Amino acid sequence: MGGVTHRTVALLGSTGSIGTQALEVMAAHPDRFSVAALAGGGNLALLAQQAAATRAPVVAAAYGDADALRAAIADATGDPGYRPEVLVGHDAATTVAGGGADVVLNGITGSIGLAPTLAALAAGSTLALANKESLIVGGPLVKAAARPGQIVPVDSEHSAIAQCLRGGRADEVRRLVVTASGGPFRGRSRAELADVTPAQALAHPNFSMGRVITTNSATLVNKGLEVIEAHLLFDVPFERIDVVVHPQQQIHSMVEFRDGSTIAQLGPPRMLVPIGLGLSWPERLDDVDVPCDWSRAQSWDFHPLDDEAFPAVRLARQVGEAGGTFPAVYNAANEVAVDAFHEGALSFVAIVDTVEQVVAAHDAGAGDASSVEGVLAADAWARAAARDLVLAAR
Ligand SMILES: NC(=O)C1=CN([C@@H]2O[C@H](COP(=O)(O)OP(=O)(O)OC[C@H]3O[C@@H](n4cnc5c(N)ncnc54)[C@H](OP(=O)(O)O)[C@@H]3O)[C@@H](O)[C@H]2O)C=CC1
Ligand SMILES: CC(=O)[C@@H](O)[C@H](O)COP(=O)(O)O
Ligand SMILES: [Mn+2]
Repeated sequence: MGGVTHRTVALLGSTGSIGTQALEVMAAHPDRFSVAALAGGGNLALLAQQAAATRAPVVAAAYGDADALRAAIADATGDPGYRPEVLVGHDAATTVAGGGADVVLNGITGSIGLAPTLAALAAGSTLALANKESLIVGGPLVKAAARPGQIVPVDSEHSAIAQCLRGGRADEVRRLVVTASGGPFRGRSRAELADVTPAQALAHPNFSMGRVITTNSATLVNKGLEVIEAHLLFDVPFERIDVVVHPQQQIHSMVEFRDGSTIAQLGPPRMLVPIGLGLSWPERLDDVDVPCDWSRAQSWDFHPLDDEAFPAVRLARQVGEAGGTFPAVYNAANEVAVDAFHEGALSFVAIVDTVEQVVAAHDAGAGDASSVEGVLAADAWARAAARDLVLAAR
């Protein structure tokens, strides 16, 4: 047994892929965790069930009606003695994030996660960060708001790198090697991507995740975001962060050291361990997942990235190097383009083409990355620019 003390957890995005798996991990370790608050989006039925199961003292939703949520919770629990505080509205997750839980797990999708990330850091909570977008768009602002060690990465690649670096020294690191599945369209040329459908893009080879990240895995935008995330979390320059395609995703990422040694972190392609570590860091919980089965013959493959068919990582490196509001623009344009692709208004390859055009149109001098308002203004500008391109493509 590890020496993890009991922690209260505020779970943002509790009804999503990360959120529901976090509740599984917590339910398996009831002596280690209790739910301080749940925050969801619009799935009030699932949120009410989660509230009833965890007896969360605070339950928040971004959309819907507070009375409807209270009624759903009453239905789900059947116990009139359980009457949680209910919050509904755009800022509800941010209020929850700032509530002072020991750990805030941010499992919201998109740059709307920025305000909750900053609220959790300001409240002094440990931030278990799945919502990579908030770090990428907030960049130096988010880093400046965090004390050393306050952000614990939940993204599997970054959890892997953090595990490889445990007890190590930053000056021993030569390179980070971020692994990528390559997505469902791995091996296709750009021409062969022309007609792919949203349903095909959502068929991730290994992980069951939310719609945006799954689409981003197919375009490789997810890997682009993860290169910027790695740069920000581990202070390694972009030219020393590599991406390698590893379709089996058993190696979650690696760190190469200056003496030529490489440490890799391995495990089945599931999120339970990164989530468990996010909640319990620096301790490990017992039996969070099953390890790799070495009694079974298996082959693991590695391929270079095809930047011609999948230019998203190359573009992410450019916006990461440019800094300022460029990463926020890249992310916001992508969020709009992904929605448009699922609405049938953009082709698959036009997602990254749109991002590239919006980035190219962004005026470096116009963006102010030193304030939340400046970042949000760049985000809003990029969304409007991307929407104009989507309309022009119809
Ligand atoms: N899923 C995974 O395995 C991984 C995910 N990540 C990252 O984790 C984050 C979450 O991903 P994932 O769980 O897949 O996404 P999902 O789409 O499955 O879940 C998103 C969650 O956010 C909630 N939500 C939406 N809007 C708001 C809002 N305004 N306030 C509060 N909650 C809101 C949704 O609620 P509702 O459904 O009720 O509307 C849902 O609970 C993303 O940043 C992703 O990149 C990183 C690595 C792996
Ligand atoms: C599980 C996780 O961390 C996802 O971000 C995953 O990495 C997606 O894999 P690819 O983006 O490599 O397809
Ligand atoms: Mn990842």
